[in-house]
Amino acid sequence: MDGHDGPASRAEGVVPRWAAHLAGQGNVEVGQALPPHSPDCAGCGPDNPAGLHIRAVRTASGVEAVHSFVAAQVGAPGIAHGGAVALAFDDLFGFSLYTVGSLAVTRSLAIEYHAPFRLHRPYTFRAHVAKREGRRLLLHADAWDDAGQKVGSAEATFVTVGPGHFTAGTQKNGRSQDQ
Ligand SMILES: CCCCCCCCCC(=O)SCCNC(=O)CCNC(=O)[C@H](O)C(C)(C)COP(=O)(O)OP(=O)(O)OC[C@H]1O[C@@H](n2cnc3c(N)ncnc32)[C@H](O)[C@@H]1OP(=O)(O)O
Repeated sequence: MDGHDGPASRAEGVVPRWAAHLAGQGNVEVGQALPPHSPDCAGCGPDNPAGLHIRAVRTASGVEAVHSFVAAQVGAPGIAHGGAVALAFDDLFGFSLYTVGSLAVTRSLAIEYHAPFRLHRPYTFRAHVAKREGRRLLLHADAWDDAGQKVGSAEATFVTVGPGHFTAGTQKNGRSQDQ
């Protein structure tokens, strides 16, 4: 790292690009792939060798991703770690921000594990913003296996922030004008 590649520096590059993507969310058509939150995002970043590499598309009501967990995400033998599943849900919620055009971050996340997520099986995750209350976005997601059984559900509260939230030391929580 040479001092120009630290977290704050990388955030300065990534956040405006992401904010622009969000602002143009009306241009993202149903079925179109959505850009990752950052190249190194643990959920969807293509450059993160330890990441899940989730690829999400926009749907009529929210976002969707088909994802298979691999050995790097194992917990009990043959079963994805619950934290890895939570990461997948949280990342899908991050993609849901496209449908409302707001920068926001996870404040709370609750997962229901109805059945094990087995490695190397495709799971379909769908997420949407259920409600907006001021700065609070209330989100819901479900995941199904390839036999159509629902194996997981999640609820989250996201809170909107300004771009400064992602740049360390700029301002407390980076509140934006619309908050
Ligand atoms: C460019 C990249 C974009 C990335 C997109 C997302 C990527 C994937 C998702 C993530 O991984 S995000 C990373 C994990 N999350 C964090 O690091 C967030 C850490 N928490 C914070 O930074 C602050 O707590 C936060 C900015 C979320 C809120 O702090 P604030 O001081 O700005 O707000 P405050 O605590 O006053 O709460 C704001 C509102 O939310 C409400 N609230 C807070 N927690 C709540 C809760 N748990 N349930 C319901 N409402 C809640 C709170 O009552 C209040 O309502 P009102 O505006 O009506 O007064």
